[in-house]
Amino acid sequence: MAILKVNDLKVYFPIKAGIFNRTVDHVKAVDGVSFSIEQGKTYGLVGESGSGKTTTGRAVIGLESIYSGKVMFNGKDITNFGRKNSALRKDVQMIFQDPYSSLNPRKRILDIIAEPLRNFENLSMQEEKKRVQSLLEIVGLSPESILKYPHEFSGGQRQRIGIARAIAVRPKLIIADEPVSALDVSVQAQVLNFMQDIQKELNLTYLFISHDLGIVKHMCDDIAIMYKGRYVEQGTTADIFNNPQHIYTKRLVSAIPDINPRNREKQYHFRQEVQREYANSYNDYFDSEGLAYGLQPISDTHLVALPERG
Ligand SMILES: Nc1ncnc2c1ncn2[C@@H]1O[C@H](COP(=O)(O)OP(=O)(O)OP(=O)(O)O)[C@@H](O)[C@H]1O
Repeated sequence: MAILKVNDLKVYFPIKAGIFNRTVDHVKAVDGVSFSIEQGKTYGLVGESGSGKTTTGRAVIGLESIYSGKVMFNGKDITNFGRKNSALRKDVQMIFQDPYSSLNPRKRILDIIAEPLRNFENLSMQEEKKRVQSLLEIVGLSPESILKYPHEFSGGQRQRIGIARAIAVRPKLIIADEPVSALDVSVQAQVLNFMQDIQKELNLTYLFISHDLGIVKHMCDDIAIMYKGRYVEQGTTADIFNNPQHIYTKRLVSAIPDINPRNREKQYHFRQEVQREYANSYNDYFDSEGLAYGLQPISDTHLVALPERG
């Protein structure tokens, strides 16, 4: 069953000007996005900076007001009711990008993780302490950490604390907005694998937001590629990577370096082919429908250097 259904979602931000601060135009941050996520699955939203990924996630959870469209969670219409709906506040949690700024530096770990518990469950101090300690154990930190402060932990550990806080009230859906992009590459894999482990254990559903197609490939069952508030393409992870249809997706996919040296030759040819198609069909793909409006070709710095042949 689909736990989350989003239908033709639009989120517009007003642009104001003049001495009367009148609305003169809108930024169409999200402009007609539809998707659904099955329980226990991971759905990836990928796109460049400014493509509307974060706004989509925030609108689902009720942190941005929706211009039009519909959001259904567990069969209930939650459009624009997000944060006022206490059941939803419990069932849908968010993990943020920056583990340095998303934890209050003046609070102890006990209070940080217990915060959602205090909103939704009536636990005694003893029960609360026990629950927080067991959450810390689940995320691989020692139970003694409850008395420490965020600055005493590394980035990866802080993100684990953020995850412990998110799972404290046993949510059904977690919106993970660039959960590892502020972390060292060596720590990223640890946190991602850990997110997959707890997903299985707790039957969690993820809406996973990232600009990194490589990470999304590792994490997601289905993927949507966003550009300027709209979908360019969506499909299963296998479809997107093995058979991308849109030239924009092809360019993104062809830019991911293949670590298997045996595939390098194939990738080299794929990239050449994509470059040719891109040059020949730019107008066909991008000159109509607003999607194309103002599109700049992806800069060449986005494409990694070709491996040496031979
Ligand atoms: N509160 C706001 N007021 C006005 N415009 C906004 C607001 N929030 C976002 N935008 C605009 O909406 C568009 C989409 O932003 P959004 O943050 O969703 O993109 P993103 O794909 O998540 O990018 P990033 O990865 O950089 O966060 C951008 O053009 C952004 O400038």
